[in-house]
Amino acid sequence: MTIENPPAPTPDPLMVTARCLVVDLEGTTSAAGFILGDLYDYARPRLAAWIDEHADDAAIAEAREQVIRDASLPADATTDAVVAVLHEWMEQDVKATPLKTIQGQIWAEGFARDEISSHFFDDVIPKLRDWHEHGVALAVFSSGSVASQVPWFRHSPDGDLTPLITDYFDTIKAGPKKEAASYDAIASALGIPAEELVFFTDNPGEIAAALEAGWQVVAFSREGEPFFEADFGTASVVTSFADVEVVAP
Ligand SMILES: CSCCC(=O)C(=O)COP(=O)(O)O
Ligand SMILES: [Mg+2]
Repeated sequence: MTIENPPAPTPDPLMVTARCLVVDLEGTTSAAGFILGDLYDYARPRLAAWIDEHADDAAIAEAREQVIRDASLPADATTDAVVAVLHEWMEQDVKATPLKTIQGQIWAEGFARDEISSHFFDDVIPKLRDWHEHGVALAVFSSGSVASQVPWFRHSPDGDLTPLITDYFDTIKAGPKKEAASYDAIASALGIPAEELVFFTDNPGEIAAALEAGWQVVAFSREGEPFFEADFGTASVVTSFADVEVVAP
């Protein structure tokens, strides 16, 4: 007699009702190793020339000044000294806004030249397309600057995803990711009450801030990512976009 094992039951997905899904990138939609590897390797050798050649760009000038202030460098610090600080922050994956501004411009040019492209976990793009098709608005809140978020979505391995995205937020437009006020600012910009928004992220500090602002939150615990099996507090935890169903109210 042959005894066959019954197929393993498919776990029920986590159900979320929301008018808009806002996604974090690194560790949630995309691998930290790709960003800290391919993207950082692209930016690292280009920082000094970019800062010098774009000294008249207000965003770059302000970023340079902010590095000097944050790192307590002398006011007349050389570009090399500024770049040394940026390299240190990159080594430690410090999500400093001036670093993100400069990196973001370099990456935007790299995307435009087809010298870099983006990465998404296999479970992400099909679900984003499905939810968008079913009336859920999609937005982004990342430490990566908006200047880099847009080409990140435009140059995906599955083509241009920008038609799916309603709005993009970074730490300049919304504020720090670990402060509730930033989520209030995003809700107000989107014109959607907090309880009708859901944030997908892997970072416990961001989870706490979004919950404090009254948002729904789904925590991502992806194997191999920096916050795998971290303490996500009271948030529902999943390992993949395939474990969640987002429906518009
Ligand atoms: C737009 S690609 C670069 C993303 C980036 O620089 C980054 O630091 C992502 O951090 P996140 O806030 O999305 O975890
Ligand atoms: Mg993240």
